[in-house]
Amino acid sequence: MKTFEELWAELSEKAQTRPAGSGTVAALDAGVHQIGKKLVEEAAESWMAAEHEGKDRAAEEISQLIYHAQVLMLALGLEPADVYAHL
Ligand SMILES: N=c1c2ncn([C@@H]3O[C@H](COP(=O)(O)OP(=O)(O)OP(=O)(O)O)[C@@H](O)[C@H]3O)c2ncn1[C@@H]1O[C@H](COP(=O)(O)O)[C@@H](O)[C@H]1O
Repeated sequence: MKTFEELWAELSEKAQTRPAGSGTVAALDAGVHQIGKKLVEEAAESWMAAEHEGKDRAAEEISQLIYHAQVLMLALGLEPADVYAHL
């Protein structure tokens, strides 16, 4: 288990050090268009899980949605504070 901030710290580190085998590095190399497609896919899966698959599955899909949102933030050079400013 990890928090939003802990995941952000981990992904930021991976983006800088670019370890072999990192899916995050591969996603960043694929670019904003591909990251955006995954974000939309996970949003749809979150919706479907919420309607048809129950709370645990919805929580799992929402975690993946958060992951891909963070990857998009990294791709754009956004910091969490840039997002929090709009909450
Ligand atoms: N939390 C996540 C996470 N959530 C979702 N995903 C990615 O999002 C995909 C979503 O999966 P789906 O179930 O939609 O599967 P899928 O359609 O079969 O996946 P693809 O074939 O499209 O990759 C997963 O395959 C992962 O690639 C994640 N990838 C990584 N993390 C965490 O990010 C950190 C860094 O990961 P790496 O960069 O891979 O080291 C680690 O702590 C990981 O646990």
